[in-house]
Amino acid sequence: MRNLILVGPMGAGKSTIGRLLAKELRLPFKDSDKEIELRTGANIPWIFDKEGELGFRDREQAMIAELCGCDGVVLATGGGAVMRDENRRALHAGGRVVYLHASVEQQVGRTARDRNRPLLRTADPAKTLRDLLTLRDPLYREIADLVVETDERPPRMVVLDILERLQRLPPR
Ligand SMILES: Nc1ncnc2c1ncn2[C@@H]1O[C@H](COP(=O)(O)OP(=O)(O)OP(=O)(O)O)[C@@H](O)[C@H]1O
Ligand SMILES: O=C(O)C1=C[C@@H](O)[C@@H](O)[C@H](O)C1
Ligand SMILES: [Mg+2]
Repeated sequence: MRNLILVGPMGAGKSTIGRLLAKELRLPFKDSDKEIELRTGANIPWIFDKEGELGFRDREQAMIAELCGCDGVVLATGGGAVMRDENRRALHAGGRVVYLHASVEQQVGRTARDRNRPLLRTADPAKTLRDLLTLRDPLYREIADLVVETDERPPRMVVLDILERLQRLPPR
């Protein structure tokens, strides 16, 4: 399989785990959110403010299509990338897909201090994360080759689990 692709909700650890996996596998690491920011010269909250979520999603779809065309990269996706059918098709075709699962409680704790997630600027971020996970959990699972638990496990342990389980996956 060409690439190693991480999907999952905000705070699951896609960026953190992706960077560690890439180092371990000696592969380049690409983070879709970061690549969008580099390409536009603006941060994600600014894009949401100026272009709305739809504008961001269009940029995200173009970036996912481009990055899934790479060969041999570790790719961290944005938490909402699975919402579009076109993205799910591209991600599934682009390589092995790992769903990093985190409970809502862990997501809340891990995202609490970071103001860079426009969808969490709500009166009740825990409810927002719960509603998003209800909607998206089946979509993450639909395209995942592996579902990996991240609750109560430090990033290094998650990385070792992924590497070990990847070796045992049957060819698609
Ligand atoms: N397994 C873990 N245990 C404890 N903390 C973690 C774990 N994985 C990530 N974190 C911490 O949680 C925070 C969010 O992680 P990260 O930014 O990697 O999530 P993400 O899935 O990329 O989120 P987003 O979809 O918003 O980009 C970071 O501060 C990171 O250090
Ligand atoms: O869950 C989401 O919809 C998002 C997650 C982040 O990775 C960013 O892509 C953006 O903040 C939207
Ligand atoms: Mg991230």
